[in-house]
Amino acid sequence: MTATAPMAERIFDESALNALPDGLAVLRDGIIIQTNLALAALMNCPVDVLLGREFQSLIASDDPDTLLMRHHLHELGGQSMRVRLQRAGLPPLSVALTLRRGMDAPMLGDAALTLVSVRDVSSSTEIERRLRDAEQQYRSIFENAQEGIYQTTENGTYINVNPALARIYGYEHPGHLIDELTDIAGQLYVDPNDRETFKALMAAKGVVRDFEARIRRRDGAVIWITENARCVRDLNGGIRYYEGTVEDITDRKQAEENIRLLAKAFESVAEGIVLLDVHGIVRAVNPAFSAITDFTIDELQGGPLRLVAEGLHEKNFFEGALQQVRETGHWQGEIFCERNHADPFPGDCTISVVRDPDGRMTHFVLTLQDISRRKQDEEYIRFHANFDTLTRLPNRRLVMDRLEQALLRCQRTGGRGAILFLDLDRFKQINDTFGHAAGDQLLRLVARRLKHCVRLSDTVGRIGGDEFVILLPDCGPGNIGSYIAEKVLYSLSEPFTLMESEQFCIPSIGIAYFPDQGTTVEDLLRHADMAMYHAKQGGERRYCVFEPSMTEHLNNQLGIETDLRLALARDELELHYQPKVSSGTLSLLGAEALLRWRHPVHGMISPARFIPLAEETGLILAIGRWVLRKACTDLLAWRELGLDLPSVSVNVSARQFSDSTFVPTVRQVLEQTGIEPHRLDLEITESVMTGDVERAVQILLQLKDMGVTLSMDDFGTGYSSLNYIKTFPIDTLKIDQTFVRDVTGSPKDAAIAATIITLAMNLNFSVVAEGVETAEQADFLRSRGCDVFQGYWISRPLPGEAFADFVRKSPPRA
Ligand SMILES: Nc1nc2c(ncn2[C@@H]2O[C@H](COP(=O)(O)O[C@H]3[C@@H](O)[C@H](n4cnc5c(=O)[nH]c(N)nc54)O[C@@H]3COP(=O)(O)O)[C@@H](O)[C@H]2O)c(=O)[nH]1
Repeated sequence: MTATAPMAERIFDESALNALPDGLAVLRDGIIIQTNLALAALMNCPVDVLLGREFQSLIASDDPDTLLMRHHLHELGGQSMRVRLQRAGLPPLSVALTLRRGMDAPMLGDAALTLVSVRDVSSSTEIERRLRDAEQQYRSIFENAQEGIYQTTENGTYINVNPALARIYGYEHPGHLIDELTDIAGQLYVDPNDRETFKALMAAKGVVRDFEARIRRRDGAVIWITENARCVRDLNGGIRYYEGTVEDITDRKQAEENIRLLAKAFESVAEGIVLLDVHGIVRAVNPAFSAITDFTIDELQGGPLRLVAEGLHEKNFFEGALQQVRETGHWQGEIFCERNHADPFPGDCTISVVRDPDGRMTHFVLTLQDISRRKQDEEYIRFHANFDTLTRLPNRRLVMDRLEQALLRCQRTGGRGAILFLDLDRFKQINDTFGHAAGDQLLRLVARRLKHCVRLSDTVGRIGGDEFVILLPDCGPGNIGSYIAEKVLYSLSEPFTLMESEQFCIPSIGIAYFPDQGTTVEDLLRHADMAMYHAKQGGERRYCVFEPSMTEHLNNQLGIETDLRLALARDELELHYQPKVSSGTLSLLGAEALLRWRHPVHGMISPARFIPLAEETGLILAIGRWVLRKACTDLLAWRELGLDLPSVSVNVSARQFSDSTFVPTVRQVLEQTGIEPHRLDLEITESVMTGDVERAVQILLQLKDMGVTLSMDDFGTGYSSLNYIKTFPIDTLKIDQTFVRDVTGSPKDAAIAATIITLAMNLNFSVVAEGVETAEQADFLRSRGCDVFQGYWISRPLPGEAFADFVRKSPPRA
């Protein structure tokens, strides 16, 4: 078959054309003028159909290159292109066209001709298309991957990176990363050694798996990454490049770190923690819980929780708590917890629910704190806020509170109560003499006795150093206050054993009833205090019920105290002297110096009134020194007047006696006045011996060593043990005037006076009877052997001038 059309030209030998494997067409001005069988076969038509047709018309109209071909065919000499041919009855066919224009192809010999060779490339184009598709898919993955992907050269320079890697490392665009990140070790790795490790792993195995490192992002932030990489080699085994993926694992690392810290906290926290499943079975226990409860972790784990101490809570207490957690998500409370082989302890416990991400309850977490110490502290604080630690009695605060409550109750019910204010006179002396331990012991013993005097519903409190209060919240209409006061006085009159010696304390009690004698706590206490003060003024071991007139009396007392402080400076004190005479001859043996206070407003004030005040305020020390000096200087002055007074007696109070300056003061006065020591007689009372007896004896011995004489005043009224008397270095016993007063009327007083005289004689003491007012008294005393009389029968105490006259007139001594 020829391949030429009727008007065809034969440019090439037909048989040669038909022998060609590829299709071929010769065009003149784009019209096919000669073709071959191969092209006809490709087009699925006879050769004749092709001749005379425009070559462009063979190209499929949806092929983008068709347009190009159509418009620029004449310009495409020497070029190859791929197009699809529109075939008859068959799908378009991909072919490669190669065009050679006549002007470029001398074998055509005509510039208007174009030679088009057509090769079927349909099979190779499919592969390429697939490759292209695959490449696009990979590129899409590369571009959109969340992991960073990279390729680097052998020396680590980035060749290709995806947007994710740029993002991870903090670059806006992959190109920026490639341009800017030139030194991976220096710029990327927080620890450059990581890079070295990475390289070493890669060199050793050609692959690196899950390599974690800290990376410094472009903005300086440090993140954690994990990297997987491998070496890609060519056919000869040479390194072509490296490729790898990078993942930002900062969040995971943080989570891991948090878990690690939580685990550490669980292990090391002081609070006990238990994880329970929803059935209450222990799934995890921390060491603190084990330490608190003394159960080992093995003993606790896997079973129901051993927490609540048996018998100290209601049955099913813990189940109830768990039920509340199920309903509300939380429970908190104090539990008496079980401790292994030990006493239960109070614990502060919380239980909370743990849920999974879907909100399902999966566990309970229980925390436990041992609050024994806190409870003790609270108890300690509560106790110290309300109780006196020494005596364990309610303190002022609690007493005030209870009094307040009692007052309110009485106001409501119309009832009646009483408050007793109690003060211990000898407490300070005992404290000073024996030390604080003895003082404390005395207070404890007093507290114990006081508690035995009242009912449990009453309150005994300590509100100050030696001040106690008894509150009788409901004492009815009678004189229960007085009854209790008497009980207390009786109870405290028994000696106390302190430091292996028997001591006495001297209480005074004031009573105020409420609501009649006060409707406020303050008024009641003040009134009871005033009554106590009044009792003290009346003598030892007394009680007084408050009376309104006491207010005025107290005001007076307060005024006197202020004035007494000024009395010495204002020269308002003076000494009167009362003679002591021989019972046989009535000759003058001495005189007792008795203090007087000539008050500018109140006139002469008795020492019985101001000496206790002076003792209480400590003024007695200065006053005592003045008396001592004045008595000695008066004796010297009389001697200069030719009046011979053998001896002068000076009263020494207990407070004075126990003061460390007393002995040196006596010595100084003797030295400074120059009187012979035996002319000074010191009158002490038995009360100085109820303190530290050994110390008292020491002081008396020091005084004796100086040469002064010592008299025991008011003998018989105190509590001194006869046992001590024999050890005391005294010279004289003075029979108290209370025994002398009725010595002729009362057989008992007579017996006592006689006994004292006999005792004195037997112990080789001289004996003075004081308060001798009558001749009958004198006769009786004389008949019993009393040596010396003192009293109004001889003379009242006389001021200096009058006493000098008395001395002048006295019968001479034998
Ligand atoms: N520490 C000091 N105490 C002193 C001092 N001066 C006195 N006193 C003590 O004061 C108390 C009261 O003394 P006073 O009011 O002076 O009474 C004394 C005499 O006046 C009184 N007396 C003497 N004779 C009689 C009498 O026949 N009848 C009677 N009813 N009273 C009389 O007795 C008091 C003397 O007591 P005494 O001292 O116990 O010998 C009194 O306790 C004084 O001790 C001082 O300077 N320091």
